[in-house]
Amino acid sequence: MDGIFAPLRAGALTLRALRPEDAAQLHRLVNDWEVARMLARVPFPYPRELADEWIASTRAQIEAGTAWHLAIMREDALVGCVGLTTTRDAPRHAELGYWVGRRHWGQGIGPEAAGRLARWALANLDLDVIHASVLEENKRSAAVLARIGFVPDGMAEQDFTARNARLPVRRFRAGRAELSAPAGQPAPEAAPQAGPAAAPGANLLLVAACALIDSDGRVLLARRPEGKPMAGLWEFPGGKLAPGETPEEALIRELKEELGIDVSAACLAPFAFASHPLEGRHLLMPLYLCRRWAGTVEGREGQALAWVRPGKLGDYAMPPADKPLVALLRDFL
Ligand SMILES: Nc1nc2c([nH]c(=O)n2[C@H]2C[C@H](O)[C@@H](COP(=O)(O)OP(=O)(O)OP(=O)(O)O)O2)c(=O)[nH]1
Repeated sequence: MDGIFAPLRAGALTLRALRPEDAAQLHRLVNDWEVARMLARVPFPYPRELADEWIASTRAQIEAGTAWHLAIMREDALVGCVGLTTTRDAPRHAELGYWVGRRHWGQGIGPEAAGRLARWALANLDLDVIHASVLEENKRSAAVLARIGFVPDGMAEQDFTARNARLPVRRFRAGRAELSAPAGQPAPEAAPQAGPAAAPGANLLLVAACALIDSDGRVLLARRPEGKPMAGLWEFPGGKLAPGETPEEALIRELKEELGIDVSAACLAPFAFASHPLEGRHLLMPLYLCRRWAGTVEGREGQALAWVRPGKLGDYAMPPADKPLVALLRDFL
C-alpha cells in the first residue's frame, strides 16, 4: 500500500503512484521510438537512470500537490502512465497527458485511464478546466481525448525533445460540463417534456438545502463527489425532494443519509431560495439555516466537508445558483 495516493480504479486498470521498483518496466516501455516521438518532454534514447529520477520527482510532486503522474497498472504490469499537472500561471487549470506502451495499444487503455484521472481531478482538486495537447500528426491521441469528452481548442506549438524540433500541436480542453458522466454512461437525467400541456412546475427541479452553522458561526459546505454533475464544486448539504416529500422532510432525510445527523423540522429556519436554470430544467432550492442537531457531522458518502467562516465562503467554487445565497449569508451571519 502506498501512502501518498489512494489508487484509482478504472475498469480493469488501477492508477497508482509510481514506485521505485517500476523503473525497469517503465524504461522498457518508454524507451521506444514509437512512444517517445509523440511525447514532448521524453528524450530518445531514454537513459535508464532517468526512469529512477523521474519516478522520484513524480512522488515529490504528488506530495507537494503540484502534479499527479501515475502508473497505469493492469493486474501487476505497468502498461503506461497518465499525468495531470497544475498550471502555475492559471489557477484552477491543469494539463493532462498520457502514454501507453506500444504492445498495449488498441485496447482502450488511454481513454479509460485519462478519463478517470480527469474526472477524479475535477472532483477532488480545485480545478475548473483541464487542457491537453497532442502532436498534430497523432490522430490516435486526438481521438482518445474526443472520446473522453475533450473539445478542440485551437492549435499551438511545442518543443519535442526526442525530435529536437518545435512542432504544431492540437489543443483540447474540458470542464465539468464535458466530463460529468464517465465515458459510456448516460448524461444526467433528461428533463421531462414541458410542452404547452405540461402541468405547472413540471420543469422545476426541487432541491432542499441547508446551511448548518456551528457554535463558532462557521457554515458547513460539502464537496460534490466524482460521478455527480458539477463534481468538485462545494454546496450546501441537501438534495432532491422525493415524490410526496415536503422540503423539510427531504432535508431531514438527506442530512441523516449524507452527514449522519438528526435534525428536527423545528430547527430548520427558512432563510432564502435559489432560482436558476439547470441542465435543461429550472432549479428551485429553498435554503434553511440550522444551528441545532444531534450527532456528529461526518461525510457518510465519502464527500469532503469544510466548516467555513462566512467571510471565506467566496473562496469555495460553488454552483452558479448558490452565488446570491452566499452573498445573503455573508451579510446575515
Ligand atoms: N444540495 C445542493 N444541491 C445544489 C446546490 N446548488 C445547486 O445548484 N444544487 C443542485 C445540484 C444538483 O443538480 C441538485 C441536487 O441534486 P443532487 O443530485 O445532489 O441530489 P441528491 O442528493 O438527491 O442526489 P441523487 O440521489 O440524485 O444522486 O441541485 C446546493 O447548494 N446544495
